Amino acid sequence: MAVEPLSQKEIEDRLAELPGWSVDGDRLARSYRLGSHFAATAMVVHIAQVQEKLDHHSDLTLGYNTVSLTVNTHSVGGAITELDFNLARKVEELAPGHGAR
Ligand SMILES: C[C@H](O)[C@H](O)[C@H]1CNC2=NC(N)=NC(=O)C2=N1
Repeated sequence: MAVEPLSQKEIEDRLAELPGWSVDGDRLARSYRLGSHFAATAMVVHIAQVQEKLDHHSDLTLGYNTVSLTVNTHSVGGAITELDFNLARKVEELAPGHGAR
């Protein structure tokens, strides 16, 4: 099935299940704070592994003790799709293991 842009309502319903995530312009976004720069770096590597597996990639920013992601789906002109929420859910699953808040 071809991936489709989600409606506003579909986005809001999905965001309700993902505390900490929001829409920033046309992108799904979240920032995490970690215990150290090294912990943040390890989380970036872990996210990169997930992204390669999903073949779906965020703009991923490493700060001193922060990791920030924004993502949309290029193949539908930069709209938010289920692929973006799939990535967000996977990142939420791995975040606690890195002590990310
Ligand atoms: C060829 C490859 O499958 C595509 O370029 C993938 C790779 N990663 C991607 N990532 C994101 N965020 N959107 C895409 O449309 C996308 N497409």
